[in-house]
Amino acid sequence: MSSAHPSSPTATTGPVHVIGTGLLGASVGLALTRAGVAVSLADASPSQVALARDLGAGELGAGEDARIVVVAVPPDVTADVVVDALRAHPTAIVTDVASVKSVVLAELHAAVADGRLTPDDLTRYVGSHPMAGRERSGAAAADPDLFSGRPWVLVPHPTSDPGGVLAVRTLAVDLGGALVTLAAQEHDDAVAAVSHAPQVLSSLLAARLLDAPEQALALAGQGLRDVTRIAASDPRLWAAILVGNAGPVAHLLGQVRDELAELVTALEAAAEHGPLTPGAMAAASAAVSRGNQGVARIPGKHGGVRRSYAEVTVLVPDTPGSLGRLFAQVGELGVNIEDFAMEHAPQQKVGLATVSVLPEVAEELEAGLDARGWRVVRS
Ligand SMILES: NC(=O)c1ccc[n+]([C@@H]2O[C@H](COP(=O)([O-])OP(=O)(O)OC[C@H]3O[C@@H](n4cnc5c(N)ncnc54)[C@H](O)[C@@H]3O)[C@@H](O)[C@H]2O)c1
Ligand SMILES: O=C(O)C(=O)C[C@]1(C(=O)O)C=C[C@@H](O)C=C1
Repeated sequence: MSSAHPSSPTATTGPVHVIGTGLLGASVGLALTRAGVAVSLADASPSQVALARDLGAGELGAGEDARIVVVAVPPDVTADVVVDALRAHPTAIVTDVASVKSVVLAELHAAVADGRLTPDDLTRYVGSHPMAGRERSGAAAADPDLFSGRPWVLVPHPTSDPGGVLAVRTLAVDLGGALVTLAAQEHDDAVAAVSHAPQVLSSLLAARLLDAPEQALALAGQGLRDVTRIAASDPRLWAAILVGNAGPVAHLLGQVRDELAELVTALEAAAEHGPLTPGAMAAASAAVSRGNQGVARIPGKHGGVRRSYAEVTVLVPDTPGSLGRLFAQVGELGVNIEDFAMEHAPQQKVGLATVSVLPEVAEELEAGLDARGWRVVRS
């Protein structure tokens, strides 16, 4: 598993000032502090900034001597905070991590037009967006390894200062990000497909569970958990993201609506006239097959081509230390865990632990775990 090494060399020249010390800002602060870069922290919420400081993300302060300012506040207030930061730190490079980029850039151009910023000020702004996060908000969920091995999109605008672009590139690399450079609209179209529409669909699907009877919920397995993890995301943050990227998200959801309408029509016909009604199987199969083709296009670990791993599933007692023992013994058998998932059977004192490993070692691992007394589940 990859993680930034605490002692890997750091090229970022601090001090760095982080404004907004929730999940993203505190994670940036933790990673930079661990790498020895001086970090000052500010937030509209005194309790959030105190928590980030207590967790080790940096020191409280206004960042007067900052060379780089990282704005990590919700998208709807990002442009205003960037404007204030460009004015308050007249020699610093200012970047933001908001999930939407065109709307922020448009507001910054408006600030130049109405005199709040000079065109020179704007050259010190370089947009960015780490494609890393989680469904929880706030500093308590922060993680210095959040960005390790994840795409980090740089969104310079036509007048961004090259030195500033280099500084933000360096920061992103120091935090473990894999750099991608896109124009603002290219970025927004891309994240509509890979992040924003998926969030909406996960939320809408999870909302259907509101009316589901308890006995149905008790049957919930990994499939439901896989598609609803992000339904636990913060509604305030996501409402701002969705309206901030309204056009591309509406376009994609319109396409989903049309495909869904076709499938619903076919299934209604099957419900009325029987499963073998002409066209029903074809429509159902096309929906799933097109999904197969789409999911196969998602790049695998470290951004490379998706690789097929073999899965080894083991029954693990729900007791302290069991999982640790399993991991240790997989290591003793000389096998690297490429990925891991845990499924809990409802109301049972066991879980199903699935480790993904290189196909060539799977059989040997199963035999080794058998020999060590684990109950290997073979499908
Ligand atoms: N959550 C994710 O998975 C994720 C991933 C990548 C990028 N982002 C982007 O990062 C940004 C921050 O998201 P987050 O998940 O860290 O949210 P968060 O809610 O955890 O943190 C946001 C912080 O900003 C502070 N804040 C709000 N308005 C402020 C203001 N005007 N001045 C100073 N501080 C202010 C809040 O008090 C809060 O502590 C957002 O723009 C989001 O789009 C989020
Ligand atoms: O993994 C998650 O929980 C996320 O929601 C992360 C995620 C994403 O969709 O990939 C969410 C929003 C961000 O702007 C970037 C990353």
